[in-house]
Amino acid sequence: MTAEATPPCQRVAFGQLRDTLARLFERHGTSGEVAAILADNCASAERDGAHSHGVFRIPGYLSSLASGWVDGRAVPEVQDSAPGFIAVDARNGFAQPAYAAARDLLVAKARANGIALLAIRNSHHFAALWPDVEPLAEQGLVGLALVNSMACVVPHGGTRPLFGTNPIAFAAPRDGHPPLVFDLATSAMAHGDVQIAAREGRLLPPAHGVDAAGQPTCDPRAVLDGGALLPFGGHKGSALSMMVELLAAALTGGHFSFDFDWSGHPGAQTPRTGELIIAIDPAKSAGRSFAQRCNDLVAAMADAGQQRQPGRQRQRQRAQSLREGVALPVATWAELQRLAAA
Ligand SMILES: NC(=O)C1=CN([C@@H]2O[C@H](COP(=O)(O)OP(=O)(O)OC[C@H]3O[C@@H](n4cnc5c(N)ncnc54)[C@H](OP(=O)(O)O)[C@@H]3O)[C@@H](O)[C@H]2O)C=CC1
Ligand SMILES: O=C(O)C1=NCCCC1
Repeated sequence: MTAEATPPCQRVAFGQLRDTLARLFERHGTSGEVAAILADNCASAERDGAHSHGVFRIPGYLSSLASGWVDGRAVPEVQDSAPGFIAVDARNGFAQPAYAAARDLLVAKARANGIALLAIRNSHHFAALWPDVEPLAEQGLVGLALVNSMACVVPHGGTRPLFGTNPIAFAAPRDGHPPLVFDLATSAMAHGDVQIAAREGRLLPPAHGVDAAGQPTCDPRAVLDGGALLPFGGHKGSALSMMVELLAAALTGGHFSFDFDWSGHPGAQTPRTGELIIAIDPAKSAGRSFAQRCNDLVAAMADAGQQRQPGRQRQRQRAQSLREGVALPVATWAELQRLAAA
């Protein structure tokens, strides 16, 4: 396997990228409102260097829309179920507009009750998860989000794929600093990164995937063509992935990762599942400010030798992209502009 040379890149202003993506989504079957939300999400991922969920995902969004599998014009239905619980039916649309429709209510309930849950079902999440929690922490809340995807991960000790790559994102407010955020797939690698490795002709690290016969492989194409990923950390990641299935699907009323049939929609790539978002107001707790204690912990971690805190690299990349423009391969930017005009 020979790795491809890095293609020539150019810098594009964040606003220009976001506006182009909004036009692109609207031209390809979403409402203007949905287009604006997806464009902001996708451009933000690219801006922050989250390449597996930035513009790389555009062909998958468009083929899913064209296949009729996902409704780009869906209007979500928000149900104020209980003092601490909101249920949203995304009506077969994307998860982000469903979240946007209920976010203010989630924040209000978290502030009133100390904690609130937002359970989204019948939704398609094709993106990074940190954008769903980081804004909560910017408002002083602790945020936790879980989403399940499509069966491509073998449970620990199992023989066939069952779980999705099932990410968990967490954000906590800090005093005088950007929030502390992590966002990670519970698989050894995100499916998107396997696709990127295959495209770029790179091997996977050992113990990340198996081929169609269940044998360990480092060939990304073997993982994608009938093979599967492994959970990260053996039985531990597998248990977390199981928890994501339960909270993001069973609790919300969404589909499990193994439990939807997109075979009638060639080109469909967006998993039709569910998402759970939990917001906690730390101001309700007794004792010193939570945000200050978060600082204390980060300082102690640095003192113990951990120099890179989760989310720090992404925040650095964001600052550089906002200063200099978002770096995109020249051919990719030309293609996005073509699709936006098509
Ligand atoms: N919608 C969906 O169904 C799915 C979406 N995804 C998305 O894919 C994206 C990538 O996931 P994944 O590949 O697991 O993420 P990574 O393994 O790249 O990163 C996971 C987290 O660990 C942090 N981190 C990475 N390296 C270090 C280090 N050396 N020291 C300290 N912290 C570190 C990252 O911070 P930093 O960001 O600063 O690098 C990040 O918060 C996520 O945004 C996820 O939401 C994944 C699966 C399914
Ligand atoms: O990278 C992944 O893993 C996924 N991302 C978007 C949804 C499907 C799984």
